[in-house]
Amino acid sequence: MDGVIVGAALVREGKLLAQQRAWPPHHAGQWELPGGRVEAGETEAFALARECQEELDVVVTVGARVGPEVPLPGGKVLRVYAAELISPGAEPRAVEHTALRWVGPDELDDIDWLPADRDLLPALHGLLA
Ligand SMILES: Nc1nc2c([nH]c(=O)n2[C@H]2C[C@H](O)[C@@H](COP(=O)(O)OP(=O)(O)OP(=O)(O)O)O2)c(=O)[nH]1
Repeated sequence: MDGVIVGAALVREGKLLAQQRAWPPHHAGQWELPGGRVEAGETEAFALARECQEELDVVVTVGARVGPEVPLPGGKVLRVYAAELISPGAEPRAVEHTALRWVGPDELDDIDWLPADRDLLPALHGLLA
């Protein structure tokens, strides 16, 4: 399917990694999951691992789907997968984004997420529980 955006629910020690967008201006400052567009010929898992490498400079393993498929503007959809760092000691860094943050369950609802990501909050709470 065209227009699939994959997102990583990357969890370490009970916390979820969120990244803060620098662009475009109307979404700058808001938070999202690492990820991006699935390119032609890629599996969703491959695309997610590639995006984590590009955006966070870390290698991840991709696990099961998390939560519902969320419709995005322009007919795209967001699909989220659980992910883990291959090396738990590796520290992700914000290559393209303004900031990174490890978010605990008590902070999850207070973050200024991109609108679509709010639909995933129940599932993300479940993942961290
Ligand atoms: N990565 C990511 N994108 C999200 C999330 N929630 C959400 O609405 N989006 C939207 C924002 C963008 O419209 C789109 C992903 O765009 P992107 O700029 O990250 O994708 P990309 O790296 O492949 O870049 P591009 O080649 O499409 O420009 O999905 C999320 O949690 N993670």
